[in-house]
Amino acid sequence: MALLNNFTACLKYFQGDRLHNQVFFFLRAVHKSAASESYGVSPTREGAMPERIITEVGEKTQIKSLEEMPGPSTLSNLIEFFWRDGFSRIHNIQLEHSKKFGKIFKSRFGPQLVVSVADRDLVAEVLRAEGVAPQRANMESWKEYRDMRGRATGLISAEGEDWLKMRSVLRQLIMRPRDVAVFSDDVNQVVDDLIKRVSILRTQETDGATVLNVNDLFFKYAMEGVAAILYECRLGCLQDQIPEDTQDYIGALHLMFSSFKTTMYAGAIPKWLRPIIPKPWEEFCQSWDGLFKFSLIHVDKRLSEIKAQLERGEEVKGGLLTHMLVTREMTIEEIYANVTEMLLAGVDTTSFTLSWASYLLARHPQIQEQIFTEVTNTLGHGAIATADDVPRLPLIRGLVKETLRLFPVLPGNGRITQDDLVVGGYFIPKGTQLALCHYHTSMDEENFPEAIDFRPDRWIRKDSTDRVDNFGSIPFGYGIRSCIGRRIAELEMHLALTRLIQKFHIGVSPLTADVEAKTHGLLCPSAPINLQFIDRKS
Ligand code: HEM
Repeated sequence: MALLNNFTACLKYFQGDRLHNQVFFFLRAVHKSAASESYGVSPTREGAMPERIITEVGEKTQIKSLEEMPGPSTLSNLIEFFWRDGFSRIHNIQLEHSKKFGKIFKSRFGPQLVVSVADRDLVAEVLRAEGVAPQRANMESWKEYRDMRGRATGLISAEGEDWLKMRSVLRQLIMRPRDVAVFSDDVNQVVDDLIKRVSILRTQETDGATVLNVNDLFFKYAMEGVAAILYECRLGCLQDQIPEDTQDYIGALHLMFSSFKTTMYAGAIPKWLRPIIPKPWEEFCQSWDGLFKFSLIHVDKRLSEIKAQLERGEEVKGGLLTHMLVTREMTIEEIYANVTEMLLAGVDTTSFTLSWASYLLARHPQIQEQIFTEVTNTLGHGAIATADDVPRLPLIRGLVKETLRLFPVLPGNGRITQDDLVVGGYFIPKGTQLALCHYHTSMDEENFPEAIDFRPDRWIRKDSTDRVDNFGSIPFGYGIRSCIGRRIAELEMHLALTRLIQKFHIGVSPLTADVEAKTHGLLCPSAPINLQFIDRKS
């Protein structure tokens, strides 16, 4: 059985199956040569392994083959992952393996070979050398489901020309902070409901302050927030009684998440074995059915409203979905697929980050007070922040960046090389699965001194020449295939955290001890985080 690579394979959003080494080669990668150092990344002449490369500084460097690359044996990997449940410790395995094997190493799962890159500069060079349509991982099982149901692929599952076309439409709409600033009021209405919900939930506990399992609350906030932007409507996730169709959708999302390990095998198990081991594929299809059904309801509803408005001769105004439906730059099936995949990608990622951010604030009351002071000094007492205020709140931005550095929701990411490359002195043939070890680079002392410390202020620029951006921490990825929802996620997180800090002192509940991270597709809390929300004096 061919397993997915050890990082990307375990990311539910980027789940693929067999690594066929079939790179979709629609577009020839246009490489910028990035051979700035003797052990950098260089494109090579296709097919042949060169013996040495000449670097920009004129040095001749011997090139090593993949056979010479160190890494754990297939057997030890299988024991690590299947016997010792390595799937939930993927982030720590990155640290262990890079300590043992160095900053570039290979792992094998049967026929599947993965080259892990655990060095900031090499990660930077790999990503900077990308072509016009990079490929993250093999998405065969996602595509198979879509073909079976006659559905289109969205940004996550599409490749090549299809991906490029949809990406160029969506990036015009939501990639820059100013594009999403128009959603401030919509998001702030959802923040109002979040605050009300905190107040309701804490009255249910005997101390009148604790909210149990804050991730449940932030999950609902993130879903409501992203849907307000994607579907231009409210779902009622933060109400006492959640509407039935929303509840069904949450069920489908939970199924995708809880059956993550099972569904991981959906593509990895050969088709002929499905009648004997049907569960993974069945659950995979069932959760996708639920996710698509929900999108269809909301997209079709908006489409009917637009048609009715046009029939009445009214001007059609709206947000993202309206724009997509009116301009028809994408087909209706592509719109269904993209909102489905964006909603899937935009809920757990944002909610885990908010849970970790609140947990870190609760564990570091002094830092929380510093941020509170910044917020009140900047906004005055009680003013509601909008996207325009966020640049004036560097510690709020630092809080989100530092949270994502310590707990990168996607602890690793993947790329399938589209050209022969030399990376770190090794020849990597095209079609090789790379695993970019973001968790390791985030925790590397060379990139972040006192890396285990929570210091939102490390992201504050001292002056205009100060470069705080750091390839060691790129939680949203980098470049043309990076997270399309980054600005939406940031808006939701900045506005929610600002308001929570304004309203409450956040403390750790006595019910919560230290909470470690575990990998379950995403880097998530291994136990419920219970926090106290105590009103601040106004
Ligand atoms: C804290 C929140 C989030 C984090 C940390 C995050 C992180 C990521 C990362 C690391 C990638 C892969 C990038 C790469 O391969 O270089 C990605 C892709 C993606 N994300 Fe996010 N994401 C977040 C929120 C969102 C939201 C809110 C949405 C939708 C509204 C979204 C939609 C997507 C999509 C569609 C892709 C695939 C893009 C493509 O292949 O072209 N994400 N995300």
